[in-house]
Amino acid sequence: MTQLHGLYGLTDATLMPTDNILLEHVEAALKGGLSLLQYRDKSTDHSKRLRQARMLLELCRQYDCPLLINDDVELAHASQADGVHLGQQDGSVAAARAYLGAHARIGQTCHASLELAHKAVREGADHVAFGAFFPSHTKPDACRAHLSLLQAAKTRLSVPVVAIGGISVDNASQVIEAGADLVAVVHALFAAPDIQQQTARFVQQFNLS
Ligand SMILES: Cc1ncc(COP(=O)(O)OP(=O)(O)O)c(N)n1
Ligand SMILES: Cc1ncsc1CCOP(=O)(O)O
Ligand SMILES: [Mg+2]
Repeated sequence: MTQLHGLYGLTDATLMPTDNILLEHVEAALKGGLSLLQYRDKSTDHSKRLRQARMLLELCRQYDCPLLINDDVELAHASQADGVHLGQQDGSVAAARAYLGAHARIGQTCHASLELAHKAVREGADHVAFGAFFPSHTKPDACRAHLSLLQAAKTRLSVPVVAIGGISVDNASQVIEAGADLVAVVHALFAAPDIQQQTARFVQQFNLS
């Protein structure tokens, strides 16, 4: 399995309200050099979610970019996506691993806790996510984490570390220098006027560090 590194985009149903806008926005990010995509749609419209997940998978395949599904192992399985992202309330990593198999990529939210990260890795997570490092437009009530956590996570964990929450082109270098392998972004990426160029700006932050 290729080690993950770089910009991790999360879709947003408000910023991408139709299939066409979703595909256009995601393709622009893929052209700019996106490394990983998460389909994040909190609606209960199952047929829309399955249709969009399948469309995104077809698009991501063309750019060799893995696709993860937020929250929903059944949707990940049905759409044949590359894996799933689970929060602490979204079912266990061990159950997702058993359901999706050894090749699935499984990430888990660990907020600001190294203990949760160790548990996630023990249960079979491939990568762990910490945050929010900055005030988030998309999730204003997200638990906050300190940059020093990334340094500790890098030295103690064997899996890629994701930083999320309020990350912009202007502050991304702070989380990258602190140890983030992946920078996960919604608003500063998909609300940008030129998404391809914005993606390239984020990717450049990795090359500068
Ligand atoms: C990469 C990444 N990190 C954290 C989250 C948040 O997951 P969760 O706490 O389950 O919250 P929701 O995204 O489901 O609202 C994430 N999705 N992706
Ligand atoms: C899903 C999630 N979990 C913690 S912050 C966040 C949202 C990140 O979005 P943004 O990049 O707009 O702050
Ligand atoms: Mg969740």
